[in-house]
Amino acid sequence: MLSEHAITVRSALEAAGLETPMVQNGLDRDQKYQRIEALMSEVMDTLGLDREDDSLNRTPHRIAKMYVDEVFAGLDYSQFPKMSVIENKMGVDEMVTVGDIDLTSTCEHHFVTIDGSAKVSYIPKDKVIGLSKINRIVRFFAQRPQVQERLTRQVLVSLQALLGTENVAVSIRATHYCVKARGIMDSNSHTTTTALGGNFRTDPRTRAEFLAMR
Ligand SMILES: Nc1nc2c(ncn2[C@@H]2O[C@H](COP(=O)(O)OP(=O)(O)OP(=O)(O)O)[C@@H](O)[C@H]2O)c(=O)[nH]1
Ligand SMILES: [Zn+2]
Repeated sequence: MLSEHAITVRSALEAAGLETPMVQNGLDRDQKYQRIEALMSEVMDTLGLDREDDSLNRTPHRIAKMYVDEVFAGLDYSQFPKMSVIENKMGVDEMVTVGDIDLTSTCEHHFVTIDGSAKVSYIPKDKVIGLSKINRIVRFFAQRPQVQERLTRQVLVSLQALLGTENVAVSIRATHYCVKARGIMDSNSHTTTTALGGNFRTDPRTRAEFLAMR
């Protein structure tokens, strides 16, 4: 059973063409565990690793657990965090910003880490959201195979749908380990992506205030 908020978010992403590309394979959690464990055993055998070794023998199981329950848990909307969205009785009409949100995700091209932080602002209309829920939404979408641009927009559109306003802005700055630890091996570069809605897009002062904020 999905929560009402999970359904709202999923519908908004589908309508915006921003849902992570997925197919329904009908596998339940235990079946995913078993299959990934078996396939990772094959990967290790293929690499010539000794799975009898006491340090290696539970690695296929650990990876299955890590994919299903941890780093890719956000593929499952039943894991969407419980939201507290309340009426804006206080009449807040100024920008609310949560900065320095820890973000660890996984690059969908190489399945290695994306390590960074996010900043999210919104200007309340009829609703305000519990602050920690913003962090939790970032975490939920980070727990998928991602490209940073999609992750940024998924957070934007989810909050717009939950808060009933276009006035949301998201910025993510991250280091991609597929750039740092392999390939070009650049350990200094980082990537910033921004997704702006409503006034953040149309009003240069609102945009500048958001971008300048830590
Ligand atoms: N736009 C975007 N690209 C990403 C992201 N994460 C990784 N990439 C890039 O995806 C690209 C995949 O390119 P390919 O040429 O197919 O893969 P590759 O041969 O492993 O590329 P190199 O990393 O250049 O060795 C690389 O340029 C990655 O840097 C992301 O979040 N957004
Ligand atoms: Zn990559």
